[in-house]
Amino acid sequence: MSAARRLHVDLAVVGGGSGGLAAAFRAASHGARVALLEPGELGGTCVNVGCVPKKAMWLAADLGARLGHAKALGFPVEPACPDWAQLVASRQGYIANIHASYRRRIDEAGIVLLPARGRLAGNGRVDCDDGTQVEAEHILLATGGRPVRPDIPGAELGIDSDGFFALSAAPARVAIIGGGYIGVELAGVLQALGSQVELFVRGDDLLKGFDPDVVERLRGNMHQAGIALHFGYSLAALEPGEGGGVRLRERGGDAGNPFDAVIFATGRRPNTDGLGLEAAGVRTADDGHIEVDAYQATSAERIHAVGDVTGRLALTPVAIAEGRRLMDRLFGGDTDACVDHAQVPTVVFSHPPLGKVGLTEAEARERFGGDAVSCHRTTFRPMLHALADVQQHSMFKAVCVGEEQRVVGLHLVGEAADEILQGFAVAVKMGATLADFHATVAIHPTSAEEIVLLR
Ligand SMILES: Cc1cc2nc3c(=O)[nH]c(=O)nc-3n(C[C@H](O)[C@H](O)[C@H](O)COP(=O)(O)OP(=O)(O)OC[C@H]3O[C@@H](n4cnc5c(N)ncnc54)[C@H](O)[C@@H]3O)c2cc1C
Ligand SMILES: NC(=O)c1ccc[n+]([C@@H]2O[C@H](COP(=O)([O-])OP(=O)(O)OC[C@H]3O[C@@H](n4cnc5c(N)ncnc54)[C@H](O)[C@@H]3O)[C@@H](O)[C@H]2O)c1
Repeated sequence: MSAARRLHVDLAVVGGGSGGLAAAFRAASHGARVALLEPGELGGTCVNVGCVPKKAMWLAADLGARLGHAKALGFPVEPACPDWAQLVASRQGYIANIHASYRRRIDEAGIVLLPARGRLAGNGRVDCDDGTQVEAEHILLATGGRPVRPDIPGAELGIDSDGFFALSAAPARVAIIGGGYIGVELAGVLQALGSQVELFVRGDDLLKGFDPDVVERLRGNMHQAGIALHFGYSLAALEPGEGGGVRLRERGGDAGNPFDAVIFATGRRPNTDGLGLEAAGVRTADDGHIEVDAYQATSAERIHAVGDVTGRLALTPVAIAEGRRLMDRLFGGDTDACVDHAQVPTVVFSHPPLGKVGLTEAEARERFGGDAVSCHRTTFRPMLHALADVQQHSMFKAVCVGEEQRVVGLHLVGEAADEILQGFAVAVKMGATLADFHATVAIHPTSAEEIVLLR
């Protein structure tokens, strides 16, 4: 590629992850000339070190747990741990197919793919680190984020979620730091795949922002699976173990036994370093995320941002929806298109999965007043677990408001919660009441029927 290369396009997309790719494809479908800058693998976090490889590992872990139940149902099989190398090979083969599909679609759509890092140069120009200059009517920033580690001595002895996906074998003893999405998900996956997992949490509970009732039930299930949970844990340092491994030192305490791997799941930071935001007049919030309005507009004219770099809901479907709606507005004539960030369903791929749509009980009480809110719960053992006599329980909870009992929140933990939630999210978004749930005939025997039978 020539160092003096110059391009003129309608849209320059900086970042080829979930949000950037979705926006590029949608803009091209409206006839826009698009350049897409991505220095790494297409698909960004989700495809390469996020949702996709995580779900592959989760599926393997889920299968492993089912193998453990199989004997009780007459199958002459023993529980087994997978061949990690084979699992990783299958996972990466799946990801390679996604890359190939993206490349084919990019070619078909006539999008110019620049394998380069971009920097805002002002006046509608993006400079690439390979010397290419892109002049664009509109610029979209979709640069996502990356994991952060606490600033403590020895932090380099641990790995983060990117490092987890690079593991070539299952570590026998694992410490995971952080009780958010990633900490909980990796704890469940590793424990089910044969590691002995301890989860160290700074606060007094897991999964801030989720309903405490379902989180409590998940804690019980994690305990049942053999995961050790430590709350109120303040990590001071990581130290090399004398005979190998890594030890955790608690603030004001001793260093414990060594672990084969320590995984930081302590949050993520937006990728804004070296993007030239300040010079281009793009404002960032105190936490470093790019500030955008409801239409994804930044403080700089004709520069928009979507996805994790904006610090709203860090979820792939949100980044995709933001990118598509924005392109419908800029190039498709849909002048009001934007994303409604309320009632976005989300699932934590724990074992079993846990999900929510809408408000927690506490949020509903604060918004509508305590007297207006009623909650309806059910706890049960799914049929497979009862047959196999496994003490894993599901819990479903509906948060309702007013005399008509409009369902403003639905909280699920249990087998198949991940698949059940999507359809009910439509109902909640449409304003369904508990009476609407009751008026729907159940599908029997399923876990999902417990929701339309909630009393
Ligand atoms: C372990 C893990 C599991 C997850 N699981 C789920 C899940 O199950 N479901 C879910 O909905 N979400 C999940 N997420 C979150 C999801 O991955 C993100 O919300 C999503 O990837 C955000 O998309 P994005 O386009 O904003 O950014 P990204 O996907 O991070 O893409 C940003 C891209 O920008 C590129 N880039 C950065 N700087 C520049 C630059 N200067 N120039 C050009 N390119 C640049 C990067 O290389 C990257 O490819 C998970 C995240 C992690 C870490
Ligand atoms: N299934 C999904 O949809 C999914 C899965 C993974 C990630 N994600 C997205 O990615 C985002 C990032 O995930 P995450 O788990 O990294 O972040 P998170 O914000 O969910 O959790 C971070 C955790 O680390 C803890 N923490 C932060 N600093 C710490 C420190 N110094 N010491 C100890 N603990 C510390 C926090 O208290 C919190 O419990 C999520 O918020 C979510 O939006 C989604």
